[in-house]
Amino acid sequence: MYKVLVTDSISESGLMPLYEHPNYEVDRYDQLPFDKLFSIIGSYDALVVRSQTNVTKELMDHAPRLRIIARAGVGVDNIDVEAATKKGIIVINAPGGNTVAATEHTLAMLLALARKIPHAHQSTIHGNWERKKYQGIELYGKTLGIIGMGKIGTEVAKRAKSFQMNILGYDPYLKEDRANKLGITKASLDEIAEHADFITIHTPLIKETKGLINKSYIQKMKKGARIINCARGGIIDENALLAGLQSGKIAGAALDVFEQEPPANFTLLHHPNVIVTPHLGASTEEAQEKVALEVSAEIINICENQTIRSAVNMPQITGESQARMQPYLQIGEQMAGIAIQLLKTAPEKIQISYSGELLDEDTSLLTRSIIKGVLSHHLSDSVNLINAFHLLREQGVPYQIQKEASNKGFSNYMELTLYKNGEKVSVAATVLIGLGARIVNINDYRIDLKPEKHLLYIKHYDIPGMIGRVGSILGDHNVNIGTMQVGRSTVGGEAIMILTLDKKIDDPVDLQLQSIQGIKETQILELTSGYNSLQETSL
Ligand SMILES: NC(=O)C1=CN([C@@H]2O[C@H](COP(=O)(O)OP(=O)(O)OC[C@H]3O[C@@H](n4cnc5c(N)ncnc54)[C@H](O)[C@@H]3O)[C@@H](O)[C@H]2O)C=CC1
Ligand SMILES: O=C(O)CCC(=O)C(=O)O
Repeated sequence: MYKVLVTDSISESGLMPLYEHPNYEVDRYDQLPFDKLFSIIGSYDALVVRSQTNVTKELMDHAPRLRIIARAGVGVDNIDVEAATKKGIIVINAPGGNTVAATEHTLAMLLALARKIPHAHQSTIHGNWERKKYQGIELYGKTLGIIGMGKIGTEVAKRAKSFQMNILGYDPYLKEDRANKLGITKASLDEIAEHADFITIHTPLIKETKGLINKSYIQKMKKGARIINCARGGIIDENALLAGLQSGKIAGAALDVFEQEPPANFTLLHHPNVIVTPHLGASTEEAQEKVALEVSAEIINICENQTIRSAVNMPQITGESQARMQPYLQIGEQMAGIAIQLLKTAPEKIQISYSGELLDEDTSLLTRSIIKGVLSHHLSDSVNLINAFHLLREQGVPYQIQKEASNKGFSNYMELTLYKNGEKVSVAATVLIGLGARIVNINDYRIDLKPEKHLLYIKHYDIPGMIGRVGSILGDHNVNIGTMQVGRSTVGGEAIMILTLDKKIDDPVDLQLQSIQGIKETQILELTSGYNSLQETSL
């Protein structure tokens, strides 16, 4: 049974998949004081929030069971994603569920600002009839500058075009051909400042966007321009905005988001040319249901051992690519499990090379899987796909990824080499179409091994009778051999033997094997069961 804690006001119908699933127990609180949250979080596997609950490192320190933090919305700035990553907690969000709601709210703000609707409403209900005072301006023929041409910025552009506005878009990822297709003009930030009558912001709040609209940017803006922020507080410097409004440089501002929420300083909010809403961009019945359904489905998806479709702190790869990579993830982790056991200690350097078909694949998840396989031998359950790189950095182990042209005769090929004190261990694997995954090379010996849980690795001299002697000792101890692979460098020279066994052999059997003349070394290897990398990150 997975325990899910829901804080903030999340749509009931959107949580229905969790309520109705027999494996989930859901506790929900709309407003949970911090001390209460800290005292109960320890017993939950997943936490679902909107933007109100601050999910801090301290909160996570009180949450040993927590494996998923779900944000029913887009922005995750109320979640310490870095702390979650270090702890191996998956952070998910609902990236598309509230796009339409936030877009429509932006357009509502645009129109309300142009026609002074909120102030006119207030005046009229108080018995005034101030038709001259509340004369507005038209959108028709005006220039709208959109900063941030992601999901919401793009939808705003499409709708603003129907008002016959000229649209300038700025986004580091906006390409000329996409701008052309949308019927907008790709522009720089300065071009937007110079030409826009209205500017609307749709970026995340990140280092580069904090204070993006500041005193110097406002100085560059067209006199009488109006500005809308339905993205994140802090992208506009509120003091600079207030100064701009007071000087008349800025004719109006519509704000849904604030540096501090709820705001404590009302000077800006009380300015006669400012209209505000209390972070309502995503607040429609439809959007709230959609984002809650999205995160509920993803929690179930992760917990029921399917793949992670998208996580904020994992590389984003498409479902199609993830499906293609699935067999590689498993063999990659098994390859790492064999290599680290053969090295017998922690590595001081890791090298991974990919070739053949893997040259065209997104191998970011595979690399995580391999690193996880290496680290989990010493760090066990504390390592998962989320925190693998962080833990590697913490251990101070450098790693190198190579993409190599030579595929060593396989259509796809990956090799892991671990280094320590001048020694190295290398293990290579491939996925054979129709036959499955195989370990195909260990320390330059060619083999063909389908990994199993119990393995026995033997280094020996290539002399007659070796296979029979090993087989009979194991048989005498009732140990069944699944498969046996032998690889040799030269006839009569050094060789390796690797066996899959139905059960673990104990030390006396191992000692007996070591006493066989011609055997240099034996090693009992164990691969943890399952080895499905994605499953390992689930609860
Ligand atoms: N007021 C509300 O209730 C809501 C607010 N939001 C916020 O709206 C914002 C946009 O959301 P989406 O469009 O869904 O996100 P998105 O990720 O689809 O788009 C963000 C875009 O910003 C661009 N960007 C990043 N840095 C930039 C920079 N320095 N200059 C210009 N562009 C930059 C990115 O390239 C990306 O295209 C986010 O901050 C989100 O949290 C989203 C939904 C509701
Ligand atoms: O949950 C909310 O209402 C806030 C939505 C939001 O700001 C976001 O999704 O980024």
